[in-house]
Amino acid sequence: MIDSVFGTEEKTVELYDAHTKAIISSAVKGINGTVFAYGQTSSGKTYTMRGSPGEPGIVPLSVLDVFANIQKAEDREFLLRVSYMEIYNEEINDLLAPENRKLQVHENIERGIFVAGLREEIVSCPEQVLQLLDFGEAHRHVGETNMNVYSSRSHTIFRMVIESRDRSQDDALQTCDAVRVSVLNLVDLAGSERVAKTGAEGARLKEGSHINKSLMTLGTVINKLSEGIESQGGHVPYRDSKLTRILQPALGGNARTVIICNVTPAMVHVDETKGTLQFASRAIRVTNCAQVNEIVTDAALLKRQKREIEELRKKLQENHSEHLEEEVLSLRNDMLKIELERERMALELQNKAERERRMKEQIENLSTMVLNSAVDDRHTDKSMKKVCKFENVGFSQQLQVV
Ligand SMILES: Nc1ncnc2c1ncn2[C@@H]1O[C@H](COP(=O)(O)OP(=O)(O)OP(=O)(O)O)[C@@H](O)[C@H]1O
Repeated sequence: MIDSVFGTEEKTVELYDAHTKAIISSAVKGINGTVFAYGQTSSGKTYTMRGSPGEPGIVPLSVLDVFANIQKAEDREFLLRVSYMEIYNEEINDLLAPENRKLQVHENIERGIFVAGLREEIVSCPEQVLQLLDFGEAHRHVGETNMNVYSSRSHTIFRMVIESRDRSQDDALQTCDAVRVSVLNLVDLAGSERVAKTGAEGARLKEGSHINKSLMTLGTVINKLSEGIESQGGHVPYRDSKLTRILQPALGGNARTVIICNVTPAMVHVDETKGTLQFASRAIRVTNCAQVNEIVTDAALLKRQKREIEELRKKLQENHSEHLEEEVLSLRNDMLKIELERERMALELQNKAERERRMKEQIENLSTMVLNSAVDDRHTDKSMKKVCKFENVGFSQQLQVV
């Protein structure tokens, strides 16, 4: 059973009103949300998500609605930041900072699953977000195939992190100063494709095989979740692809998720349409447990930046600055950049320390082996010594027998 079916005559805004609007308003209230478009190549996923100049898609409609919802919530103060990444040939690239390539996925208690080093921009109006989207879009991998002149060759995840706190909370009571933090993912997947139809060769073929592989993992994850494997303590292979790893909280965790399945009505694609509908019918059986995320620790950026921002606001007010909000926003972004850079360097140091630890361990192992071998050598012929020492590195078990 599928929730709704939209035909070729219906506009994206109708789909948005029926199935995305509620996700956006709950994201502003602190509940994680994810919307993604799934389907074969050229079935209209990018059109649905991004839209055209005459017909806005899910992403711009969501951005406008996020700000409209924020304006309505007068009793709360908000901090909004966005990032935009693509997964291309199983590598994560930053679409807002194209020089940031091959980023790694990490996990910790404070941040959950996150992409280290991904640029985040604090934003204050829809126009700014739409500009960032256009900038990112220009750096996305697209290519021509027989099926689509502008075929997406990567999966993209546009992410908004929405933090908010009650304005009436007393500064003196900072200990119970809870901040709501939610993540909204708007995902445009690359389409599954058959080489015979796309005519892919060379680079296109390699891209196609990565696309199909990650979509297959997504299908497997959805299958396992729909069979309740995770709730029974079984293994769900989120780590088999970057896409499922990043979307793990949205697929099997604390999020409200909408999957838009695009199909083409053409008879020639009936097999692909059947595959997409099968995916949809399994996905609909997955139940998530979404709840408001309230944080009282310093994990919320809004809280970490609060004191500095208040001080700056006061100073600017004293100086009668004309561009108070602009200056505050610019400072917030500078502070965020410094934080992200600090996080990147900390991870680099951590990786370096881990590499050094492993090397040290290896050296220690080798020296004990050499020592063992030297001890054993006392019982062997002199001419065998060199061979024993050499073989000991890889086959310590065998050498003990010798
Ligand atoms: N509802 C629609 N109305 C008008 N044109 C559409 C509609 N849906 C899709 N198209 C057009 O069909 C073509 C293919 O659509 P789109 O690029 O969105 O497909 P896709 O599923 O994202 O493909 P791929 O997986 O290859 O990236 C585009 O030229 C797009 O403008």
